[in-house]
Amino acid sequence: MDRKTQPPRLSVIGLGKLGSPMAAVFGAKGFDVVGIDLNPAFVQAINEGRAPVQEPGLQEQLDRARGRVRATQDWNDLVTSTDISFIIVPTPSGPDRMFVNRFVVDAVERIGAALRGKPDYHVVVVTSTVMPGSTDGEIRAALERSSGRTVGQDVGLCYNPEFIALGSVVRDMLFPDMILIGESDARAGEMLEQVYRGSVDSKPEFHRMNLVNAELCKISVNTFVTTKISYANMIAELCDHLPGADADVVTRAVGADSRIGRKYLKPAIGYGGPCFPRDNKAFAALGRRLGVNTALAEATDAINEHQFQRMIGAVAACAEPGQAVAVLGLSYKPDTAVVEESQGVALALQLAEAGYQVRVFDPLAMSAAAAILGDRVTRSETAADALRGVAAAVLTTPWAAFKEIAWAECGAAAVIDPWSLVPRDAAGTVRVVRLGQGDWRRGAPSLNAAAA
Ligand SMILES: NC(=O)C1=CN([C@@H]2O[C@H](COP(=O)(O)OP(=O)(O)OC[C@H]3O[C@@H](n4cnc5c(N)ncnc54)[C@H](O)[C@@H]3O)[C@@H](O)[C@H]2O)C=CC1
Ligand SMILES: O=C(O)[C@H]1O[C@H](OP(=O)(O)OP(=O)(O)OC[C@H]2O[C@@H](n3ccc(=O)[nH]c3=O)[C@H](O)[C@@H]2O)[C@H](O)[C@@H](O)[C@@H]1O
Repeated sequence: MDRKTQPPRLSVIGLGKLGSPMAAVFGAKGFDVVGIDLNPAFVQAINEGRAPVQEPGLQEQLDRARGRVRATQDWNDLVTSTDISFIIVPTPSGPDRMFVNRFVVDAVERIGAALRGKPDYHVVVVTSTVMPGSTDGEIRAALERSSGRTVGQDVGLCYNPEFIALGSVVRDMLFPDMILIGESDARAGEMLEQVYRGSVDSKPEFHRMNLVNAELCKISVNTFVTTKISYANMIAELCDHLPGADADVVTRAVGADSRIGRKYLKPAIGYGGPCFPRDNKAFAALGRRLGVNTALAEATDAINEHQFQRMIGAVAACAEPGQAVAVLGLSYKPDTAVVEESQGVALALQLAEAGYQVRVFDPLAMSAAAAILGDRVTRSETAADALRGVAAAVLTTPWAAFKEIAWAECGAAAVIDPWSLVPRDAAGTVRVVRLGQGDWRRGAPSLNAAAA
């Protein structure tokens, strides 16, 4: 049968936290997928039908995709046996805080070299987060140089970021609000649109545009969303100083205005993780390079970093150096073992440095955190072990399991609860410090009793 009448065959370059779920979801939806990764263990895992990374729902998607997803370490095999190649390799932040394209360019050059042995049209898709100007700049140049082809004629080039969050990658891929496609030419964009029409379960808006607009859109979504989080945290700190104030009550009402919306307006300890903390820094760096005032991005970032001091201040209000304290939650958010830019890990380190005896616990991220924390803290087997007899405990990550702890009998003198996990009637005599609620700084009686 003529290949033109069949669904395009897809390749995924980089089988990490985003790439392996993407390969699995496309495969589960009936596309033939070939993956590649520099890490042979990831290639082997895919070929054995095992998830290379931890992500809810990934294994189920791989099981469903059985027979349609394979991996290779041979770039010629990858390129000649597929029609569209998605590049999902890391784009780390450089010394100037902007994202570095080194790994993307490396992948593009390998694809380009392999394209010299393939006569057919091929589409190269950059999914990694890149700085505005990258795809039509150094990435396009690398593709044309290595393949000997002209972008927009015999090879297509797209920028197509994902808006997935770790822990819900599979769900976010199946039910996106929007599919963003930056395209070198309509043929490439159309092929990509058809792939998504066949792989999503929602009815997303398709936004097709040129490459630079799509690049700016991706980073703008992230910086705007983080601005909402910092705004909520700014309100929460005001509430710390206003007796009777409750940031959750205020932000819920503020978010009811449909111009604002409730999502990503939860005040707590600021955003962490591999993605958000670097986006405003990159955005501001771009502004500086272009001579544009991006003070909003800088303020969002500064307020986010300030949340850490707020948390340290809460610990200092409850416990003295030398006393035992517990940090519950080491992953930057629940349902993941990722500890990059994790406030729990940073807090444990800082408290140990300040002379506290620190105990830590996390349901999933203990081994990832251990690599950073070493022997400066005590790693507890359970949350109950960590809590017993401490002067203060901080609930840094809102794991659902922490809500089930028998708080009244936990043996901690105080619990700092930025995510409001401790049920109001369950604390007994344990002092609960709810960040963003009343004037806890002055020991005002808002801690356990205050009603919303
Ligand atoms: N993880 C996330 O939640 C999201 C990530 N992104 C972006 O996606 C990109 C990838 O992120 P992650 O999947 O989290 O990274 P990751 O580090 O989990 O995975 C990247 C994979 O690429 C492989 N790799 C590196 N260079 C390669 C090359 N030249 N050829 C083949 N494989 C190569 C690595 O071995 C690794 O397995 C980054 O630009 C990130 O900003 C965007 C949205 C969400
Ligand atoms: O560009 C990226 O790489 C991704 O970055 C984020 O995804 P992620 O960092 O995995 O996780 P989120 O669930 O968005 O949480 C990020 C941080 O914000 C914090 N947060 C989130 C929401 C909120 O209301 N308040 C708040 O403090 C979380 O606790 C966490 O520390 C975005 O949500 C994704 O859309 C985007 O694709």
